[in-house]
Amino acid sequence: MTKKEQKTDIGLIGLAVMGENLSLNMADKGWHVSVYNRTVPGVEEGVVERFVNGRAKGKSIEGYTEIPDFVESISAPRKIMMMVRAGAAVDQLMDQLFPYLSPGDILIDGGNSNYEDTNRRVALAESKGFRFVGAGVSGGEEGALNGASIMPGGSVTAWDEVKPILQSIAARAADGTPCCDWIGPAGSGHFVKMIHNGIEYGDMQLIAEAYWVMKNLLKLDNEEMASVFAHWNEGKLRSYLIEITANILRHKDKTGGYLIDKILDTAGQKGTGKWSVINAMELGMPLGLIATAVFERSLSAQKNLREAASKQFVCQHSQVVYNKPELVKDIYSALYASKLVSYAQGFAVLQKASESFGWELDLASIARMWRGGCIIRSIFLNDIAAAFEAQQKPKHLLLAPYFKEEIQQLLSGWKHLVAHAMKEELPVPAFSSALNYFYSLVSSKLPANMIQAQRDYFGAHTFERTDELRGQFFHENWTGHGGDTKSGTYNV
Ligand SMILES: NC(=O)C1=CN([C@@H]2O[C@H](COP(=O)(O)OP(=O)(O)OC[C@H]3O[C@@H](n4cnc5c(N)ncnc54)[C@H](OP(=O)(O)O)[C@@H]3O)[C@@H](O)[C@H]2O)C=CC1
Ligand SMILES: O=C(CO)[C@H](O)[C@H](O)COP(=O)(O)O
Repeated sequence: MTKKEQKTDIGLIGLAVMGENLSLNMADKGWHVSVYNRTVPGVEEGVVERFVNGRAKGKSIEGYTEIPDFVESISAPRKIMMMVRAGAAVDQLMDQLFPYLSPGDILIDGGNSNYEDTNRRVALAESKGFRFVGAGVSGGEEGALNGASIMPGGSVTAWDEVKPILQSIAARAADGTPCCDWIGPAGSGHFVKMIHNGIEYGDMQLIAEAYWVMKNLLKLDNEEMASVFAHWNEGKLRSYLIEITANILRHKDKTGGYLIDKILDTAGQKGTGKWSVINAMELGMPLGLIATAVFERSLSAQKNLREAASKQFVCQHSQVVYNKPELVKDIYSALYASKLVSYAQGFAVLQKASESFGWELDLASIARMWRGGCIIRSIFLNDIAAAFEAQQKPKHLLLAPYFKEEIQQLLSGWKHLVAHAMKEELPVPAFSSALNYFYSLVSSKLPANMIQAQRDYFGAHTFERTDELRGQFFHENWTGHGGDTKSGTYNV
């Protein structure tokens, strides 16, 4: 590849769907970009050449196939963004890049890396005199090209230098704010992106359940369902995922049939939903709706088992003729209320992570960053940002005055829909998980006294008493032949 006299503004590694489009986006915003992709003989050849002579032709993009030439082409302090498969590839690339970097150079990992890897990589890069930014990027192919939501965190001194480029390629919310701002230290940017993706899983499961109830109980056809989603997209549920659901339902393939009806019902997953749940568990935080969404994808993938089971237990749907507008209203209530629960759970995990790791996350700013560009973009993120910005910070998002009122309006339709779907033997796991969470949340008393009694009965794990001060732990000799020795009292 050609070496140019003038150094470029930024380097980008990894010319798959995200990397190609991000580099085109950068070039369109006036940045001079160097791009690199590995060459694997016989497997991955000519990627750079095809790109620079194809989509990048005539743009201020230079292609490189050797790391030393690529690094050399970028002006110092260098900014190098990696858009490669998360995991070992990032470590391998860092090892290849380190020998050619100069002190102060900045590596940006825009992939869906695990935040713990980013914690480690920030420390490693800084120990060598470099800087490292873990920047979650959301928006898929279109966002990468036209404006993504970008969540950068890591070496704080890098922010001033990467900010002009990252904010220029970010989407803008309706009020003109770029959907990219500094998140915090270490792996906080990737943690926030992980929870974004977890919420994405939840939204998708909820929309899928709404679709399933309309299809199976109301017997709406694809065009009718598309109209319902398109109508919802004009109101409080306005969001990218609702919008594309309407488009998907209307889409016909080249045979003239609806494609949605030909897609196998087994969902894939690349890990960020699962990590969200694992990390919520580590932090001791309930994230039931996202967990349900992850497990439903896993269950969907057990297609053979489900087919066998469906022959042994036949679910009974009644032949009731429904009042369609009424039930559609209930589905709306279940979808909107469950979505509120999901975001409340997700933001509570962010709050807890912020406190546990000392990140000082600005939850309102995160909500604002998600209003444009990303997959979960929606207008109700404005209401979430407003709730976190209020003078009186809510203890929990659902207790913020606006959301409390919304839930009060939605509750009747939501519980009716869940109860009805259960009676009709139709699975609505995320709607019901959200409803159960809500009822538990608003119960000042739960049956955990029984769990504590059982733990103490069989393992002397102790309990607190309602008639004593909090923080004192007691053990009962339940059987008369147990001892007084207690197990340690701690929570993991
Ligand atoms: N697709 C999407 O919608 C989104 C993806 N992301 C994240 O962005 C990143 C890029 O995603 P995407 O564009 O979808 O493509 P992939 O996740 O499929 O990543 C492919 C890229 O990684 C490169 N790569 C893989 N292994 C190595 C290695 N060992 N050394 C160097 N390069 C390697 C590939 O090079 P080669 O061509 O040689 O195989 C290719 O350029 C991922 O982390 C992904 O999770 C983030 C947001 C949205
Ligand atoms: O990061 C993204 C969007 O924000 C990706 O689209 C994400 O990888 C999709 O996740 P999965 O493949 O697990 O459904």
